[in-house]
Amino acid sequence: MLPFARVTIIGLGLIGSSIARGVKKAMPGAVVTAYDADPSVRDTVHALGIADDVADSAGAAVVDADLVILCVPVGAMAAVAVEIAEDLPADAVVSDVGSSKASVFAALRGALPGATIVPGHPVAGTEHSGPESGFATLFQGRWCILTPEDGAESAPVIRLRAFWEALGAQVELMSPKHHDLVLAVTSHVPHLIAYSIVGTASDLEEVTRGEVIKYSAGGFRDFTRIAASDPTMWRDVFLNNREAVLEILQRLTEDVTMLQRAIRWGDGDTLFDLFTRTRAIRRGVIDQGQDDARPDFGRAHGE
Ligand SMILES: NC(=O)C1=CN([C@@H]2O[C@H](COP(=O)(O)OP(=O)(O)OC[C@H]3O[C@@H](n4cnc5c(N)ncnc54)[C@H](O)[C@@H]3O)[C@@H](O)[C@H]2O)C=CC1
Ligand SMILES: O=C(O)C(=O)Cc1ccc(O)cc1
Repeated sequence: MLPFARVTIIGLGLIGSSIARGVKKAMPGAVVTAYDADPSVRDTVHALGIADDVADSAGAAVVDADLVILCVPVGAMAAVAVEIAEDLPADAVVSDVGSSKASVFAALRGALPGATIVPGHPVAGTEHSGPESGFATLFQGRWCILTPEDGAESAPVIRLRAFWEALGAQVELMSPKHHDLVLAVTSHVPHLIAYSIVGTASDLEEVTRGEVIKYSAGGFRDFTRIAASDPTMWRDVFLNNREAVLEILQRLTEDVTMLQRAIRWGDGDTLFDLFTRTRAIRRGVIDQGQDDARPDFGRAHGE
């Protein structure tokens, strides 16, 4: 049996269009309705044929839904929730895919006081955006974190778990605050470091932009991929996970200052000890099958 028979997706960019494609593939009996504020995205979704219906307004998109998933930048979640409030069926489950959870839940709860809300975050993505960049297998072997209000495995949580498992994800429950701290360390601050170092390199007057591109090997090349991620999405993530990001940045700044001092004073032991410790962490990541962030990626690749 399908966990949800009528799925409405609002925001058909990388994540929303990947969910639409995944539902068509894994749950072909489910009806997918789409809405995006950008008319050109609506036209593209129609042309791609990844939804059964493309609505002209957020309200019209949700009238028949039993699951509504908001796939817009986290700063736009509140406005969308206000737009659907009047037309949302009483028995529908509302979820989202936002990269931060505490402020998004507060915004959804404020606009939809009586609704069943189960926030979610598929920890899967790329640096690309828009409806053409999505693909059905994006969530396969990836984590999807759900942050239900009381932390309990209630009936709507069980249904949403089944939905994400059908898309190939492995589901875990977490409190919104814990989610935001974990993701600040593992995703948000790393993105900020990438934006920052690529900006620093392009600002250097004695290094031309041509040289930055020409000699981009290894680490810097990886940073340029991450720093190509969507500016609106990431602006919203930092403004909405402010507390946890600032906490991690404070610790990072102290640690970088410690490394700065070690380099200045020729303290090789400090550098060597840290690099030895971090190398062991990377090996632990691979041993646990967590390479590529897929729960079963390592095992599938015989590591
Ligand atoms: N890109 C990634 O790798 C991941 C993103 N996320 C989260 O997923 C959400 C969507 O991200 P992407 O799909 O990457 O973004 P995207 O930029 O590819 O797509 C967002 C879509 O939302 C639409 N939109 C914006 N405001 C709207 C509004 N008020 N009403 C209706 N539509 C609106 C835009 O027109 C656009 O088509 C974000 O909250 C992001 O934090 C979660 C996991 C991974
Ligand atoms: O492309 C990458 O390296 C990512 O880190 C993708 C990503 C971006 C945002 C998320 O909330 C989850 C995953």
